[in-house]
Amino acid sequence: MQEELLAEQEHLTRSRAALARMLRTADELHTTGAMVAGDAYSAETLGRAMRDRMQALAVDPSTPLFFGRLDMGAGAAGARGMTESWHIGRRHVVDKAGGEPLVLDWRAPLCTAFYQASVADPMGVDQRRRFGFAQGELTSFEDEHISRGEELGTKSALLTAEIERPRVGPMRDIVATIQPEQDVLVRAELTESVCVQGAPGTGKTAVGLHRAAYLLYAHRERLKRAGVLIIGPNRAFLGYIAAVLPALGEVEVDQYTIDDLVARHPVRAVDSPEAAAVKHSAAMADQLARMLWAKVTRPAEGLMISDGAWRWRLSPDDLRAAVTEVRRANLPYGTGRERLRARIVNLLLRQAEARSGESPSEAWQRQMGKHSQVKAVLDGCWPAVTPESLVCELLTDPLAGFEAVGWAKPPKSPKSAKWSAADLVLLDEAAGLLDREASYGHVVLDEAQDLSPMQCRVIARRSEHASLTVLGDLAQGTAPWAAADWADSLEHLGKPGTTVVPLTTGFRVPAAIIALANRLLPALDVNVPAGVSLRRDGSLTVTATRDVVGDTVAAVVAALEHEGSVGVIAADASVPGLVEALRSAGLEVGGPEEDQRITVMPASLAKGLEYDHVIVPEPAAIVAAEPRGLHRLYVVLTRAVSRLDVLHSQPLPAVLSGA
Ligand SMILES: Nc1ncnc2c1ncn2[C@@H]1O[C@H](COP(=O)(O)OP(=O)(O)OP(=O)(O)O)[C@@H](O)[C@H]1O
Repeated sequence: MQEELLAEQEHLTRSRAALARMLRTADELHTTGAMVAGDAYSAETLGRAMRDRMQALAVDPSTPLFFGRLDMGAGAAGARGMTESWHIGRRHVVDKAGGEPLVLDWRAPLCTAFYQASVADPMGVDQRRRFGFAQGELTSFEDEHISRGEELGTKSALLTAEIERPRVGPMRDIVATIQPEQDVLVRAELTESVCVQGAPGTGKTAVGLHRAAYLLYAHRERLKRAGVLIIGPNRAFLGYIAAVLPALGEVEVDQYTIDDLVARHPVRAVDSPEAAAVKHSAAMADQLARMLWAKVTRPAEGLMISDGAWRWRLSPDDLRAAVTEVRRANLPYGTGRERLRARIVNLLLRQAEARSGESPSEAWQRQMGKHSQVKAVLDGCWPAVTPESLVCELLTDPLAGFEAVGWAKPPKSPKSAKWSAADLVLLDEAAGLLDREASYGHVVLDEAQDLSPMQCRVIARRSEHASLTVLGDLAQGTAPWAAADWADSLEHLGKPGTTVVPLTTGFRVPAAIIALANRLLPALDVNVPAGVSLRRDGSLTVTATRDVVGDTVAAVVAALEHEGSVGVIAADASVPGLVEALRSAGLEVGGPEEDQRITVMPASLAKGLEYDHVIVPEPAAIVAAEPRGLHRLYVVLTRAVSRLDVLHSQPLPAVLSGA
């Protein structure tokens, strides 16, 4: 054993030295790029490529360079009496160019077996080895002789240690311990869209991020061009997950919220809940489309136009035929208008050719295209529209019946309109009717249960030629328009019929805590299986008190005795009071986007996050704060990794207390 451990440590040392060499080479090429390249353009391209390569190679020295080893004895190699052994890690590491790899990138096809081989299906694996590390040093290993019928599964001590490791700071990657059912999702084909319904802490976010990294590896060229987009619920969440992809060597992925995608104007108005509900409903898409396309009319008159030398005429029939033809091409409205302009110029051109036998110059064609008479025809039968003008028109149209939800005082012009968050989604819809959005190559959509039909369409427009990874939990739906089942959402996302795959094993929340949260499920009105937990550790306290704030401070002080992060998650309105009380007690406290050991988090922003120790003061206030308050409480209670303290002066919600 000791000898084997020494040999593995030596392999680690060699691999580290080789990676350092690879980095040095990339660095030299980066700095000499300007000298060796023939021109400024290639110098820059080469420099950029090398800089990307360096970023992709850079590893956190405290993370192990490899975490597993596969000995492949069965199958073809076994038949030849050979055993091949591969170390598996976060980066491909080679001794010298073209040499044998010292470490295989976990995404390489061969590594699938590391994650998925089992006694039932050994996939050619003789032995799987996992490594244990302490402070970046290799200290232990754990073997499964798959070919001899040994399989640890979730009983692996190293897996247990990894999932029970106290959390601090931002989210970490899980490459070393991806589970078989997760790996199947991670490595699904690029053409395949998937929807994952998973209880809290089952690794949905982790799966989505690793899938993005996997696809970028397997389809580098295609996805580099089209891009990969990750959508998260809010900035605090995006900050929390931001480091995962760079740790896996992927630095070029767009990570946004839906609000970021539609932010063509600042939000300067707030809708009533009723107005927001109407504006987020799918019917708005039809209304906008109908209103827009009703503007295209059949011209009643012909066109007479002079180019200074000659006069040209198009009959009403000519124009009507042109409009009909362009309309049939099913183009976006704005593109259609330009196509009609080109069509009219082309008809004029043909007349000119017939008269003189020569084709008029390009300048002539441009002049005709801009001619006031041509513009007048276009404005008459295919008028210019902006997203702002269209949405304004709809919201102020007396026939559309938006008086109750539109502006109390209509804006003087689309330019002076004050837009609400829901209006921005409508503007994006309108913009999509006018021009086509560029499509990403793959989109990962996290917390998808909260998207309205109109928000789903924002994503659909950006994933026309992409596959989707849709992640969510219907039980955690807190938006007024939260999905009740996945079929509708998938339809609005433009991927109807996508398979919904469940994930049920929880890696975050200990069993005792998930049992408390599960009591809420019957009241949440969704059809999802109860969460189960891999974790038997952890602790839960529920305490009635008269002094919730004082006891919260005491609970935070007690929590600091343990390792890991502390999150106080409370009704949004109680946050300032709690921050003040904690600061008066001399504690350093951070807010949602800060990286402090103690965070006071408004319940409305806690989604997707986790803390080692969670303290929830006054659950009743969280429930009372919004119509879907019980769903919010379900989210809040499931943020705990190791310990949860619930403190209350008001009665707990009946379903929780079992009353
Ligand atoms: N295979 C795994 N090995 C180790 N840790 C894992 C594994 N899968 C998930 N985890 C850990 O479990 C925790 C929860 O994962 P994640 O946030 O991806 O879950 P989620 O399903 O998105 O949860 P939620 O619905 O609550 O947002 C994270 O700390 C993650 O690192």
